[in-house]
Amino acid sequence: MLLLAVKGITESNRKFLSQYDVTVVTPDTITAQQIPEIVISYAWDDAIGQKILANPNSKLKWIQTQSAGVDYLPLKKLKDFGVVVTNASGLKAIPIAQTVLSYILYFARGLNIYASRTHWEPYTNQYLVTELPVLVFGTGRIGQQIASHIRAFGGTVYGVNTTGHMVDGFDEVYSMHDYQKALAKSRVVVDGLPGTPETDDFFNNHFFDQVNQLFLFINIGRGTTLNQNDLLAAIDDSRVKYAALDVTTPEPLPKNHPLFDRPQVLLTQHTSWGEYVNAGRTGGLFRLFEKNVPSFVKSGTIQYNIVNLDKGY
Ligand SMILES: NC(=O)c1ccc[n+]([C@@H]2O[C@H](COP(=O)([O-])OP(=O)(O)OC[C@H]3O[C@@H](n4cnc5c(N)ncnc54)[C@H](O)[C@@H]3O)[C@@H](O)[C@H]2O)c1
Ligand SMILES: O=C(O)[C@H](O)COP(=O)(O)O
Repeated sequence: MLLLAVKGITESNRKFLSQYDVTVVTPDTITAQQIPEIVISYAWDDAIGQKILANPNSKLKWIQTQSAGVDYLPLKKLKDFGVVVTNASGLKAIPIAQTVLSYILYFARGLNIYASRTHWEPYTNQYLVTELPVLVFGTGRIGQQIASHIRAFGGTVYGVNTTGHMVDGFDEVYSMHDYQKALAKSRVVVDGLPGTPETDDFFNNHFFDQVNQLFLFINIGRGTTLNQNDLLAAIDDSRVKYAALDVTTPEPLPKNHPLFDRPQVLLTQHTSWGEYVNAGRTGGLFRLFEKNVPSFVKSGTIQYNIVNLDKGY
């Protein structure tokens, strides 16, 4: 069986795959004859992917994405083709949660003020994490890690998901229809939502009109979920004090974008996932992928990290 390795595969990964009679081709070595023979795509290359999906004899059965978000894939087409997609959800949840905690501490402890100070002027308008209840939209792998990091500092953390079902590690969980109850008692909002038609533009003027001096708005989910102009307006009239955005629209942001001009905004340029040992976006991905290989090769079944192609996450 043929696997297209869009992202790096090591010699030991190849050895592992060869035990299961899986042969690896890469985008630079793949031939036209091999395109319909690809059964597994390890990460996604849009140009080759479109050729695979345009071929009526395609054997493609499984895509392992390099990312947790799958918003860039042709989900409907993949569903029609009967392709299973597994994502990288969970892979970078700990580094992202540490970044979120860093954003909170950076602003809460007043480090943002000192970062640009060039004279001696002590700043004491500081907060403890326990004084800033956090509301996390998205109670999945990332949301849960964020909750555990906030709890480790003794803080309070509320969650929001589609139905309001309780998730371990949160103090309370609300649905998208009654999140206002939690918003009223929160000082920090974390957007950890996937990019789907339902979440598109969710954090807009209607949302920011419901907050009064929100201490910090964080987006580590997807840029599409936030109306950036509405956030800028909310910062300018003090409905929101600070913002930390890892994801934006577009990426990269153009040089003169107004988000770069606001001292209240910290932009981390889609790097919240970084870590040293498993460096790079796909660092550690194979370990997640390989868990599904034996059952897939044996019986075509996949157990872990399956994406719901209708829901988009
Ligand atoms: N900044 C980054 O580098 C980075 C890295 C990884 C993931 N992400 C983004 O974060 C998202 C979440 O990742 P995860 O691993 O926690 O995913 P996950 O699938 O484990 O969790 C998704 C959560 O979102 C909730 N959700 C989905 N649609 C919703 C809706 N319409 N209303 C309310 N809640 C909804 C689900 O209930 C679930 O709790 C990814 O889809 C991706 O877009 C960003
Ligand atoms: O969803 C993710 O895992 C990260 O946002 C990285 O996604 P990308 O590799 O598609 O940018």
